[in-house]
Amino acid sequence: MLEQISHGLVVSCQALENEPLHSSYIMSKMALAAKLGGAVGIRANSKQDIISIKKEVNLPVVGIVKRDYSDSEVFITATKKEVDELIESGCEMIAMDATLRERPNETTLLELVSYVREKNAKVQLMADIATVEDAIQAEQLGFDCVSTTLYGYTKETKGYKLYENDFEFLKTILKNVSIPIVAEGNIITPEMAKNVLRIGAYSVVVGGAITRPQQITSRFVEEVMRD
Ligand SMILES: CC(=O)N[C@H](C=O)[C@@H](O)[C@H](O)[C@H](O)COP(=O)(O)O
Repeated sequence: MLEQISHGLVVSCQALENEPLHSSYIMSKMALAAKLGGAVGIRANSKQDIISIKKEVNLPVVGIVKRDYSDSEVFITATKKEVDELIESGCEMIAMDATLRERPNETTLLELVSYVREKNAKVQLMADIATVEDAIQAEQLGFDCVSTTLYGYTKETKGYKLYENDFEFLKTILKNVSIPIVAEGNIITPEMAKNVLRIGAYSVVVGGAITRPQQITSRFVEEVMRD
């Protein structure tokens, strides 16, 4: 999958239960629209959505399963249960929370990485990270690539945006890690997407700015209502 997404746009097609477009059928059509627009890959949440998407488009898929656990803040592909679902889905790459935070059921990140490798050596692994330390650890653990997905979404980084200070965080990660770095999170314009590639990101993932109409609408409304 990595080769296929090199220097291209991956579109994240996700709508959780509390979102208006929550439906595997709608996500499959979002993926088709993304493909027609020129996307080179899809990021998707849940076995069901991935299976529907794979019936509709032949693009490679980065799969995740978002699930909340009471004993941990980790919610993106947190345990072996989610890995099993993703392997069954047929996705080409599995993304998982690769922060230094404790996982549910005392599962460790190393355990999960080994588990994926044992179960299916062909599936590639993306590390969703929030800090430079996370990225360095991910490289040491043998992940195939790192994505900046969780920057701004952990206690330590809450509210930070990837584009701040001319993508300073992305530049720092690039200096510290040699596996491919995918830029993801709060990339909301085509210019930003181009910029991260120029800076050195291997590819770029855009979600809400393409596939979450409620987010797109509120951005318009905010501007329209501004004095
Ligand atoms: C933090 C978290 O849960 N991120 C999720 C990870 O899959 C998705 O909700 C995001 O849409 C995705 O990362 C793409 O980012 P953006 O939608 O900002 O382009």
